[in-house]
Amino acid sequence: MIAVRQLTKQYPTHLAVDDVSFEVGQRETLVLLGTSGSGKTTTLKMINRLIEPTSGTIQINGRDSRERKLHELRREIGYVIQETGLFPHYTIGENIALVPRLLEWDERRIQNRIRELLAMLRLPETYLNVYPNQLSGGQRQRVGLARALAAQPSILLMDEPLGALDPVTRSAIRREFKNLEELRQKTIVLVTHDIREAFELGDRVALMDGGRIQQIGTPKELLLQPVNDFVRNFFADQWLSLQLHVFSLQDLAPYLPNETAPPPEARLFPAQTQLADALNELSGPEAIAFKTGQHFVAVQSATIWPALGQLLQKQTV
Ligand SMILES: Nc1ncnc2c1ncn2[C@@H]1O[C@H](COP(=O)(O)OP(=O)(O)OP(=O)(O)O)[C@@H](O)[C@H]1O
Repeated sequence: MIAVRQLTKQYPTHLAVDDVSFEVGQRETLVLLGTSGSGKTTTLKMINRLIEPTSGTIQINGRDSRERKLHELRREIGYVIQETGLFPHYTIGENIALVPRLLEWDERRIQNRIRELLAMLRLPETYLNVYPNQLSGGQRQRVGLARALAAQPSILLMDEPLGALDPVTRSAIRREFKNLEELRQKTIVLVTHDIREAFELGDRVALMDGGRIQQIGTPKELLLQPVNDFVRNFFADQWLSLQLHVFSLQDLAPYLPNETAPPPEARLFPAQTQLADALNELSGPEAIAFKTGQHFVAVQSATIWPALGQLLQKQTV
């Protein structure tokens, strides 16, 4: 758990972070979203004390971070950055083993953990002895995550973790990360300037501008109840597609016909599936079905839009 109170970073010439407060609970992902220079990275680096705050406090799992020894603090906090920060002259195995070795884990435990992480992140064991430059960007990113997770920190800080990847790989890895049970257990703060990434990965999003948080809330709150023009304008370009990330199939149910059984050719989803995820799973213009209470509800993927239109009218009036 992280609690940030009135955090400020004043450089001689620039106020980088200005009175920022937020909490991130266990099993929660908070995304710091904003344009370049809005103070996201500075905020993140103050959490693991790569940058010392000018004022304000940070509690990590209930204890003031200033009272902790640095090495102890960093053990509790995994850190993933855009270029992965892998050591080029270390093999993949050595890179992943870095923190467990510093912590003097016994070698068997280290090897077991490495194999567990490789399996989890779908990296073949043959990669153990190769060097980072022999892997693709997406594979390096997975290794970067494996290294950050190796010693089982309770907190994970991620700074543009997918920033160096092409859009297709980026969205595939994003989906993969979202489904990893080990990641779901953690307290995560993720920095990005990619709105879709923020909406897909964040339980809550803090939208920053000029070193301040303009609004913090669920993606749905930011999209449908913006507190000011900055927030409204920030999402304006992608407003239509972002709806697919803030509504679930369940939300559409009142606008769709009920059936006693799912239509034979429909794909069946859990009712809480995000619209974007359901549409992503389809290979063509199939029907989507889900169950609410005793009833099945079905919709042709192409006719989702009128129902969504009705739902929106209800939400924004
Ligand atoms: N060491 C420094 N000295 C002076 N100003 C700095 C320093 N580090 C950062 N800044 C300024 O503080 C502001 C916030 O920087 P920060 O890196 O936190 O932004 P960001 O939102 O993460 O941007 P980006 O997405 O481009 O990384 C920027 O205007 C930056 O120029």
